[in-house]
Amino acid sequence: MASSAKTELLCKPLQELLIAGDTLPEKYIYKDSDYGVIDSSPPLMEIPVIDLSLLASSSPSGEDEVQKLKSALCSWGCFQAINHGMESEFLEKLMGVGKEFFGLPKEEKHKYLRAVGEMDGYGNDMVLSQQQTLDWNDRLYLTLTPKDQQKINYWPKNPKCFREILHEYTKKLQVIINLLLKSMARSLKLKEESFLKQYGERAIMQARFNFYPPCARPDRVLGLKPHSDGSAITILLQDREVDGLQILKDDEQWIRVPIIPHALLVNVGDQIEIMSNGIFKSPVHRAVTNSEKERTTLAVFCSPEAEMEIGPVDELIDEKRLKLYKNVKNYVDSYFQYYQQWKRPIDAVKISF
Ligand SMILES: O=C(O)CCC(=O)C(=O)O
Ligand SMILES: [Fe+2]
Repeated sequence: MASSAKTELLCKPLQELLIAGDTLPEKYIYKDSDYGVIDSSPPLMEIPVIDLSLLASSSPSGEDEVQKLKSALCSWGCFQAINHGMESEFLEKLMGVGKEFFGLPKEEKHKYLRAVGEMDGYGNDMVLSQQQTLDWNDRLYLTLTPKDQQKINYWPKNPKCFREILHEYTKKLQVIINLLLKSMARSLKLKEESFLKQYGERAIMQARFNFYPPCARPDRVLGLKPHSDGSAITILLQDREVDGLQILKDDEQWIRVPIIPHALLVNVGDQIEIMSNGIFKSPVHRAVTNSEKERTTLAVFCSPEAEMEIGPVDELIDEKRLKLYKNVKNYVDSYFQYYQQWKRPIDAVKISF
């Protein structure tokens, strides 16, 4: 989610390694010491569904929905957002341009290849050590906001409408994020602006198109290692046909997240866990692969503006609920170093008593 201070080792996109040979590249195989066998099909469980059109209304059913939101974020840290105001055709088109991009010839995709030490661009996992087990995933990473931080040269010109549709999605998501941050504050009986104030005017939005090729041994690789997001809020558009996202429920059981076509999967990231003084949970999740079908998803990470100091909201701290997290700045800067070591950066800002 941000550039790494450590030196990065070069590695080809996974798509190219797979063309080069049929065997499973060693670097991607999980050692038992890492993780053990990966269960790619644990139980499928419904997760809460929230109607965003109700959240926006001041009617009694709006208030009920706000309470449902609170309960979803306290127990799951995520929910499926429906009635979000985006047409299904629009979302189809958006996912369509993402899929089309990964399907382009290598030479075309190489025009957007991520440079060493950078985040934006097409490529694979950032490799920080020879020992690192790699994720079975290629991605196209693009900064969406603030606008002056966009690296437009990495935005594909092919498919033709890629840039336009991603700009449009950004604008629509900004409205949704605003609504969510206000509703989250309302649900905790805080002033509506409580979280927005810490989010700032120049919030950072980063898109990550994830492409997971099929894998002959889904029990030996992970699409994405277990992690919680370093964002404030993440909005995930899932593949409409192929599942693969799993959430660690109550710190003990992996469950499969069902697909609701055209719903947005919203999850709290670490920074809202911090701002809410631990009331809202930033869920640990991972992505698994399967042996038959490729899978494409689009995650947008929404984080407070750079240099904004964030911390637990004052009204959520008292003698019964002590301040659980330190105030921090640039939280996402160290994210990847923790991620690659299977650690959670949020543990480093917890206050121990
Ligand atoms: O692709 C998915 O299902 C999950 C993506 C994700 O967790 C991420 O990009 O941080
Ligand atoms: Fe994630």
